[in-house]
Amino acid sequence: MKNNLNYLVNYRQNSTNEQNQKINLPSSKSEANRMLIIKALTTNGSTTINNLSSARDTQTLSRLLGSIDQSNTELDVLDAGTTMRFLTAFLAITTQKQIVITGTQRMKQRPIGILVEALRSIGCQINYLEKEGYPPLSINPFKEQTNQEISIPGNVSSQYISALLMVAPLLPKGLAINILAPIYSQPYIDMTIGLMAKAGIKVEKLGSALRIENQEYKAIEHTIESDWSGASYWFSFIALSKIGRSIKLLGLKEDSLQGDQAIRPIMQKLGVQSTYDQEGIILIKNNNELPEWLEIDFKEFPDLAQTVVACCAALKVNLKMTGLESLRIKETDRIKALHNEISKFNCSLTESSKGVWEMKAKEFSFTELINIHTYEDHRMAMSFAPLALKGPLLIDEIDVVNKSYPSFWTDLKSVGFELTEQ
Ligand SMILES: O=C(O)C1=C[C@@H](OP(=O)(O)O)[C@@H](O)[C@H](O)C1
Ligand SMILES: C=C(OP(=O)(O)O)C(=O)O
Repeated sequence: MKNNLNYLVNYRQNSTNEQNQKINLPSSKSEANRMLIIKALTTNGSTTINNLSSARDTQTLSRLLGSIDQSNTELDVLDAGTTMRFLTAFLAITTQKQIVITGTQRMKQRPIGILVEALRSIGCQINYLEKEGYPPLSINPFKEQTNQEISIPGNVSSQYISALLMVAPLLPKGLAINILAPIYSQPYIDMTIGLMAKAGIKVEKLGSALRIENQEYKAIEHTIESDWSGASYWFSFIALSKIGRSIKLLGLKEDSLQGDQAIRPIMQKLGVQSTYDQEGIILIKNNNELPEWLEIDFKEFPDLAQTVVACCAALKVNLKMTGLESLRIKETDRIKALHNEISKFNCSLTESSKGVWEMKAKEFSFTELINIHTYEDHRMAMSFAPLALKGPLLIDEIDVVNKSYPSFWTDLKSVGFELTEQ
């Protein structure tokens, strides 16, 4: 998946037509990938998904689900975490034949042992093909449910829990999932429960445990909302723009299922005022004074960390952060990647005490062309791109954005950035 195409990114200071600009965001890959699994698990009638994401992660899951009934016995999820975790649970319960699930080199370093252990304890037949605890996996047909109650740590990846939740209604004896605190990425678990509820599935909450009886998904029609994680780059763009600059992001809703809507109150502190209308949300840069320091716990919205770090660096706002643990096991080690890239702007990122990270940004400087490495991580490219408002950037491997936001560069051009292939 590596490509060598880079972009020199510049901002045209005198861009005309800055008013009434609208961004047609991609739809959420998180919502889409849940709905694809729910649709595949619905036997009575056909579920309709509108506004399916063009993100590679979603296109990959859609293609792989469509290929299972054919002679395909190896599924390659590429670098899509949800696709890997959701498909593993889906196949472990539904496959009629032995099937292998694999991914990129990085995917083979992203842990899956907790999910595999949980599935095995229910009765699923799963083997590791390379390293214990990591993809690729070989999955055999499910025979008999051996357990109806499991405990699972909540602090590694919520995707394991979402994966188990979605297949639980198919288990003959149902399933009780006891999630051990602390729970990270809780809004993603709530999104799963919310979408299952829409498809007629009842998930009972008993303290920290979730109980799902054997039930049938009902066919529904669902329209996927625009992606709040993708929206975060536009909040950052406005935060770094001159006072009065505005933009409208289409398709975002106030009653969203996505936890990354947390970008709104965070960016409000960074001078971005936002209001909803019928079409989406309008962002405008105000002249509020910026804080010296911001303290943020990213436990519930880890995908916003890169956006906020890059933006605060350029605004010279220091950050004190917690809840970053899961960043180590995402598309890249995001803490390391952020540390490397903000150092280029004379900012620093250090762990001041266990689990507490401080970014010092007062010495931010941007005096010459800066080359941003992207580490095969879409969010590294998109988080740093708005900093081109401050000076020219050379951003590596521009195709990384395809994972979640294929039209990102086209959208960036539409608001006045100049992109030159290098
Ligand atoms: O369930 C989901 O759709 C996701 C959950 C989060 O992962 P973790 O639960 O591993 O933090 C998030 O980072 C990822 O981009 C999408
Ligand atoms: C972490 C991410 O995705 P995933 O875990 O699904 O690969 C992401 O999109 O930032």
